Amino acid sequence: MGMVREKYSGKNKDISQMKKPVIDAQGVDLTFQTNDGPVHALKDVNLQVDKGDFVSFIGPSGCGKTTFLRCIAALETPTGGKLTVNGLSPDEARKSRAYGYVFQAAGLYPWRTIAGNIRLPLEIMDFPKPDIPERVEKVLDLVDLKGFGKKYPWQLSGGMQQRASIARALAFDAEILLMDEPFGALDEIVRDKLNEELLKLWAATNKTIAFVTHSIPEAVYLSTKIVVMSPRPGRITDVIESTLPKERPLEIRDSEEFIKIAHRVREGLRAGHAE
Ligand SMILES: Nc1ncnc2c1ncn2[C@@H]1O[C@H](COP(=O)(O)OP(=O)(O)OP(=O)(O)O)[C@@H](O)[C@H]1O
Repeated sequence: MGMVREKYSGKNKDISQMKKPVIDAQGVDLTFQTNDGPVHALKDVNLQVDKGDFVSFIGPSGCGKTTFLRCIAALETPTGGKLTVNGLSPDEARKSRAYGYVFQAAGLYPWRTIAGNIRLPLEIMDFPKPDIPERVEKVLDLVDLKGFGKKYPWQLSGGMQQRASIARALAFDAEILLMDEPFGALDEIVRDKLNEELLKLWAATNKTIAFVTHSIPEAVYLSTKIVVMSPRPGRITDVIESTLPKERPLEIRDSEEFIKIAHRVREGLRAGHAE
């Protein structure tokens, strides 16, 4: 089976798609006004992400990956176009707890235990107190940290801390997980393991995941959809629908199909660079 090339530029929309996209960007533009003049961080971004998709954003520094994720999370407001999350405005989606956010640094509070860190968003959101311990246990189990709830962040390795930060984002059972280079600071072996675990977690929870990365193998291994971006102005230059099966052992990275997709991502990045 060959890869499906999707039209992503202009105003094309797949009208055969009956279900509503979880993330729907139409002509999204964002220009920052800075002291050095305007910075066009996002230009005419058109993208539909369906429920259960694992979408990765890849591209060189400054191509707008983080900015786009921040728009979804209502941390930035586009200056043009239309963006909806679960059919709502990003701000409404935030209020309806549509997503959890995982950052590059685990960002755990050192004075709180792992369970205490995971509990924090639940406490802030005023979750019923009696339900909290069970939820904390459930997400600790999901990220394979059962029994570590009473430890402090500094007692855990970098990879374990990042898993704890994923657990925290999962605690309120949001349908969407936004992940901004969560494994960027980890060594390759740990990263491989966490990639494998993340796929299992994704399969078990049926979440929609939007994931920022600089790594081609990571993007190809994880994603159902790979969005290649280019800077100045920040824009989408290719959207690749992965043809890899949902079940992905690490060895799939040696398969012909994997290498073919990785090649297309690399070509997309190179083309964006040359412009
Ligand atoms: N708050 C801001 N004010 C002004 N300019 C900004 C702001 N946030 C981002 N930018 C600019 O917008 C562009 C896109 O930045 P962004 O952080 O989204 O890129 P990125 O692809 O995530 O990069 P990296 O891979 O380095 O994280 C860059 O030129 C950046 O300098």
